[in-house]
Amino acid sequence: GTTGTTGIKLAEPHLEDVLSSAGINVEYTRAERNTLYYRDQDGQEVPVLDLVGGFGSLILGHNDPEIVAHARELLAAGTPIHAQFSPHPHANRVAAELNRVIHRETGDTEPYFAVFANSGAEAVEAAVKHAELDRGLRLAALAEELAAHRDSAREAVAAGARVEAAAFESAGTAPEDGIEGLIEAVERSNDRQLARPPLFLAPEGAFHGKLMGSVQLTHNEAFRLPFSALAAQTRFIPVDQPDALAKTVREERAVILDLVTEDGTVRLTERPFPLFCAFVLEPIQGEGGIKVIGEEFAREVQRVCQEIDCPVVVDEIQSGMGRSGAFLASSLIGLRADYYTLAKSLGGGVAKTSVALIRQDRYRKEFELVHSSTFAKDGFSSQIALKTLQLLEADDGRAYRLAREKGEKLLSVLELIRADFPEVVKDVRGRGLMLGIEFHDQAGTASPEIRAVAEAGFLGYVISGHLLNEHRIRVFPTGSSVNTLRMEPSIHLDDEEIERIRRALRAVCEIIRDQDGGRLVHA
Ligand SMILES: Cc1ncc(COP(=O)(O)O)c(C/N=C/c2cc(O)cc(-c3ccccn3)n2)c1O
Repeated sequence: GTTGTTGIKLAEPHLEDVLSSAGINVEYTRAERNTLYYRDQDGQEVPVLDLVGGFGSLILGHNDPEIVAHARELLAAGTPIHAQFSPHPHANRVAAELNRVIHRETGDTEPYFAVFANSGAEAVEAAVKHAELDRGLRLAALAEELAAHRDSAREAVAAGARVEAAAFESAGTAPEDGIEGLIEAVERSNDRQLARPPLFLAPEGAFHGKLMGSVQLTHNEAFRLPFSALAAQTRFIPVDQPDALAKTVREERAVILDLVTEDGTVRLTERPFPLFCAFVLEPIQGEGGIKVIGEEFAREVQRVCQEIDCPVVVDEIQSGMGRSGAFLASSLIGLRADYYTLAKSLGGGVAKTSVALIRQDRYRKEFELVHSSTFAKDGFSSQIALKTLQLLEADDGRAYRLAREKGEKLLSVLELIRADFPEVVKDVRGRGLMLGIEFHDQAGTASPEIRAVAEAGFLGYVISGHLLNEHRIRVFPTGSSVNTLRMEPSIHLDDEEIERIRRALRAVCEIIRDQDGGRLVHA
């Protein structure tokens, strides 16, 4: 018979098995606001409270009625969706609106140029590619300047200038080799330095996507290590050690030799050169386990990166678009960005779009001629993004107030649960509607079932399965902090839903405190 593909699953079947084993593999048939629906065996719709929120894509909730209506109008009107190499008025309006909001929140006035893409990782790739183009152009200018200095030194010596003895020593040549020997040694040393591949900097726990370049900025070793040979490497900086960043920069000693001629004397000096392509960080780490970056760390990043002329890429793909209670989470900690990346909720929960915003003083217009993507800034996504921004900005930023107020309400519920179950709940963290509740590792529990899943790193998923099956609440652990459940509901979260979350979490905490594994590990 034919060996056709009928009957076998071909879209990531293994992942489906993993999700099924945790009892979280439910097929949803309808979605609106904070609710996903599936049909039970009698075909009845069952509502599920969705706290995954598209991993941050649904600040306005599932299928926001105004976004859906706008999408319908655009399609009914025959909007040109793919009209590449045309003026793209809608993308320009999105860029202008983003600039207006950023300037309002940061008090800054410098323009940011927009490079649109289609996913978060793609916006990170675009930002990093631009930073590398910029680094290359700065390196070329520096190399030219040094070559001119070497020529001047050669001419000066021919006209009688003397070379400082220390110059020969530090270049590793002898005075009898003369200026030519010295120049040759300096060129050799500089060529070695200039040939070093760029390095990136990011905090430990970073998540910036899973594409070839961006995955090297993602700290999780399972995601990153198999692909390390494909792209430039990152030095991951511990967030709780104040001088760790300065120490890492010192360790890499990115200096280049410059022959300076002054008052008839040729000296050798060391000049810093831009080995570090960019420092990339999330103001609130998502994948890393909902970790809010502190102002102290942000200031240190700003200080050191200023010193070594390394641009700061602020990745607001998950923390941005109002989720933190402000449009940008970074504006709450005074973190100034050379680049921003935005995605997820920029598409209003209906379209796919993302953007890298590049500060004017860093912007290289050459980039526009060497980077593009077929679907980027398409007519549909751009107009949906515009509508999304209008809804977020309406009523003087009511959406941000809702995110802040509802986030504070939910966080205080989580805090009370932690206070009542200190042996079960380790920590609650986050800002606005980007919250996480971290459970203690239960490897030491008396319950064999709970101990087994805890040791397998599966406790977060088993708790998720229990919350779904027993309480109809959908929530997942963060990828790199498997005992932390991340909660990212929309601004429509209401008191009844918060009460449901409170009751469900208390019930789960009682089961874990009572070490009643049979009730937790869903049959
Ligand atoms: C800060 C930041 N920067 C770039 C990206 C990459 O965006 P794309 O996923 O759109 O490429 C993300 C996207 N986040 C993805 C994500 C975030 C998260 O918290 C969980 C999961 C996830 C996905 C599948 C299974 C389990 N977890 N995925 C992000 O959070």
